[in-house]
Amino acid sequence: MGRKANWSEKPKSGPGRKSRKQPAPSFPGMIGGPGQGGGGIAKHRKKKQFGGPGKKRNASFPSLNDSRKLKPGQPYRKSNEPKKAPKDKQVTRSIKNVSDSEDEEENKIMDSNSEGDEGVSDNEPEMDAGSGSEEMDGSDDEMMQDDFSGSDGEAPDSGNDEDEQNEEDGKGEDKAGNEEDDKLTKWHKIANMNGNGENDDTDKIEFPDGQENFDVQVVVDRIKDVISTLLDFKTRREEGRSRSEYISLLTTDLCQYYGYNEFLMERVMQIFPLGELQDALDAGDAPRPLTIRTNTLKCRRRELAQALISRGVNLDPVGKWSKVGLVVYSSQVPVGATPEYLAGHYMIQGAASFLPVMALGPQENERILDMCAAPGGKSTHIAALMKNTGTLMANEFNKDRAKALIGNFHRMGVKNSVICSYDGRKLPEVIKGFDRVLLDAPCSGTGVVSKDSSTKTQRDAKDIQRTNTKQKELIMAAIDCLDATSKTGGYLVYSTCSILPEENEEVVNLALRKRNVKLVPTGLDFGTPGFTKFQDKRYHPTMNLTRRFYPHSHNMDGFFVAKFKKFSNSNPVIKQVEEEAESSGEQE
Ligand SMILES: C[S@@+](CC[C@H](N)C(=O)[O-])C[C@H]1O[C@@H](n2cnc3c(N)ncnc32)[C@H](O)[C@@H]1O
Repeated sequence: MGRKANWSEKPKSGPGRKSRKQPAPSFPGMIGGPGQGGGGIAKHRKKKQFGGPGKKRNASFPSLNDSRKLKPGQPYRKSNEPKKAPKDKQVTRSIKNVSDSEDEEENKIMDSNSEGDEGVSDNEPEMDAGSGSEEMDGSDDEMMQDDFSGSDGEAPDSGNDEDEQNEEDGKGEDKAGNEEDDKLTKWHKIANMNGNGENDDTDKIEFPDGQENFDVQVVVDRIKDVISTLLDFKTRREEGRSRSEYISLLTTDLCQYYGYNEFLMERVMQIFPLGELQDALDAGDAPRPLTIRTNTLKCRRRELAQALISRGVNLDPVGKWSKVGLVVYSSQVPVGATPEYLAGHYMIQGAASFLPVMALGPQENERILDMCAAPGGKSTHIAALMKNTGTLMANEFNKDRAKALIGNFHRMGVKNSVICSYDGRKLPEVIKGFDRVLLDAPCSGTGVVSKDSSTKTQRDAKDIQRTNTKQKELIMAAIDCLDATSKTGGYLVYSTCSILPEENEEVVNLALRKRNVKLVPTGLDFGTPGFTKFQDKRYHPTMNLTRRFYPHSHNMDGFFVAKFKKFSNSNPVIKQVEEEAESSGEQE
């Protein structure tokens, strides 16, 4: 350590911004690097993070830096002692940690119901693949207001005046929610105690009248005060002020401070409980740890770690949950341009991208379809788990991005594949009968705002609706490509790097209603259950088998993974249409 990495050498640029083969590496501690939006406010956030030096009142908020030193998958909330920045001498430990036995096991692919393995790939959300976004008029696409009941996996209700009434009645929130809120309220109260154990925070919240100049510190303090008030509304509210007034003030302040548009901030506020909100927003902005996946078609993780360590890369195994991942803490060489990289010994990809392939559990000699494959992080991982046997069909609609796919397949030594460029929605008309299908769908990228901060301002309701429609069309096609009678599979994994229920649970829910599929466990050891309830929507109770991943909880990109088993090749929608046609024919 001590010497700085040389980042002047840029990785080769691909055919376009979105089809870059690999993003410029960014290290866990590299604050303010590319992709870090927010300008002056962002700088202020880094300097005066709520947990940073300054006012005593702010000292209770966890510092972002804590999470950056954790390995992906490791929840920082559970650790009071964040991992120390690795020193050079820890490198010896790193090599020991990358044990032979792990390497021996790494190609053992678990069976689909007990899966577990590595993963891969670049996580660019890529909403539209230059598809022209043609809207299909298929009946499958209608927006469903599903009416399943379910109790767990519920997203927090947004506070409103109705909630206020419920609070007073002692109703309206589940027990777990109350316990969590109690804990948080206590936490906030403790944070506001002065040295004598007295409550220090008696400031009245100034509601802005629109005339004052913008002052970051004022906004920071007010965010904290409003959250504290909302968490203990009965005692802290100003008389005559409603909960919705506070929420609206908080929304405006958070938008200003974190650089989101109102639409997306409101969504984020609906997804995370109030006491978790700032952690979620802070962690969402911070770059995630740089992780790489060993390409087991070409080398073992231990050998790779050894080779990189000898080049001055300070690394560790990514965690017990993966046999092929390495987390890079620092490097004296550009990780995207080492001889090992160029020889295809590893892929640079976010840890969250390992998960969908782990859930898919590819087997040797199967027929597997990756419906939206470029730039190929997950596809090359699938090929590695198949040990280059069977057939992998890697499809990518955007021809420019397909070039990056071809490049990565060559570099990584993938030989069992066919690369094609269809609109995934039309694939069932071309080819079917796959044992497994991965649909890593184009999405809003709301789980990866640290990589592209423009997401925070550019997504709106229309945009999400359009993406949602396309995702629903793609998932129906993905299921139609699967063979329910496959001896080894019949599985579909649907994933996105979005945290929005519209792109996740809602899409999965429609598939459950319109096709002969059921949800099965993903086999992933961590992650929080998908929502069975969100706002006024109710999703299928088995939605709790899906998994959500968040930067602040799991130290990886925001991600969603669902795994389906197809149990019949008959298509209920087509069958229904045929039956209706038949019965109307009989009547005539
Ligand atoms: C999230 S990215 C996939 C990332 C990839 N799985 C990986 O791990 O490297 C989604 C991809 O879907 C592609 N895409 C968008 N619409 C498509 C469609 N109708 N058919 C097939 N691919 C599409 C986009 O061009 C983009 O490359």
